[in-house]
Amino acid sequence: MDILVTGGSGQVGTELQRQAWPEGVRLHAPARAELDLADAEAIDRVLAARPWAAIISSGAYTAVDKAETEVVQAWRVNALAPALLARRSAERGIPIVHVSTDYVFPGSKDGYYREDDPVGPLGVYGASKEGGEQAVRTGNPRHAIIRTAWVVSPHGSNFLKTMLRLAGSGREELGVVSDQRGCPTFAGDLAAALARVTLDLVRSPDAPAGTFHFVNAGEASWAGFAEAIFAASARRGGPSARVKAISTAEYPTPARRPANSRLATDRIRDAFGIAPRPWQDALEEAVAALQP
Ligand SMILES: NC(=O)C1=CN([C@@H]2O[C@H](COP(=O)(O)OP(=O)(O)OC[C@H]3O[C@@H](n4cnc5c(N)ncnc54)[C@H](OP(=O)(O)O)[C@@H]3O)[C@@H](O)[C@H]2O)C=CC1
Ligand SMILES: Cc1cn([C@H]2C[C@H](O)[C@@H](COP(=O)(O)OP(=O)(O)O[C@H]3O[C@@H](C)C(=O)[C@@H](O)[C@H]3O)O2)c(=O)[nH]c1=O
Ligand SMILES: [Mg+2]
Repeated sequence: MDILVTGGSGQVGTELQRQAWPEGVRLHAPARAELDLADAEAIDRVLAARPWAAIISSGAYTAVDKAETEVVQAWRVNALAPALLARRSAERGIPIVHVSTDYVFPGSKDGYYREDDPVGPLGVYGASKEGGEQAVRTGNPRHAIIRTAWVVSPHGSNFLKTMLRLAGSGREELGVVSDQRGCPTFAGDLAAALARVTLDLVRSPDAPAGTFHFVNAGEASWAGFAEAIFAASARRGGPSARVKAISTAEYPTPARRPANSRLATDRIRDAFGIAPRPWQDALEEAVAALQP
């Protein structure tokens, strides 16, 4: 059984390829040179190459601030490519599992966001990802849209590695925003959930379809997350820095970000029996992988 993965060189794509897939499952993760998501003909060429059993759509334009000016490219990769992948997978009668983001939400809710809460992205990245969600929802009834958040891992570029790099380059104190709250998520944990959902959808035509949240359990502000990163790093003799809690206003960025984008995960537990572990447990593992 052949499964197509987009974004194979990214954090999530890398961890998908590290999963222990059952015997007979082959993952294909073409590099950008072979599958440019901004190129509809390239997408059709890759789809025509094999009788795919499923598509895992994890490729995306993820530079949140740059997207504010590279609007067309962000929409091509995050909305038009998923639209075509959804349509083509539907034509073939195969499922698509599409990865989306907490940044589709405006962040004004008090508690945790549920799957059916109204979206309202604050920036181009979130808006283009919301466009991708709609295209997948309307393009292929056999879909799972998995919204995740604050993804980190030992590879690729992410907040965990940025914090360790800044501390490692000698910064003693870092100002980090404390008025944005969300759910840190480890790419390996997300990849395991994506694998489960994909195999369920492939094996059973009446597996639950729809939109689901997957994040690690617990929540944090970016400042709190940074403190936990430095504590875990220091315990292993790695770099650490003092965290100065600052406000979003004190850290101006081109894109607006939600103040609260915590995601509730009851639905994926009820539908697929997936129960995420606390992010603190996953953090220890990731830091250990970076500082063996
Ligand atoms: N990172 C995060 O914090 C979060 C991510 N998500 C979502 O999770 C998914 C995976 O994210 P993650 O792995 O962290 O992202 P990364 O930024 O680590 O990886 C993005 C991947 O998309 C690929 N890509 C980007 N543009 C193109 C293009 N034009 N053609 C082909 N490939 C392209 C990149 O390829 P290349 O290596 O060639 O650039 C890379 O493989 C995405 O859908 C993202 O929106 C959701 C919430 C949080
Ligand atoms: C580096 C740095 C960032 N920050 C702030 C900026 C921002 O509000 C927050 C996190 O910074 P980042 O650039 O890692 O955040 P960002 O790129 O917005 O991360 C997002 O990426 C996309 C792809 C998603 O889908 C989201 O779930 C989320 O993970 O921390 C500081 O306050 N101090 C710092 O030194
Ligand atoms: Mg970023």
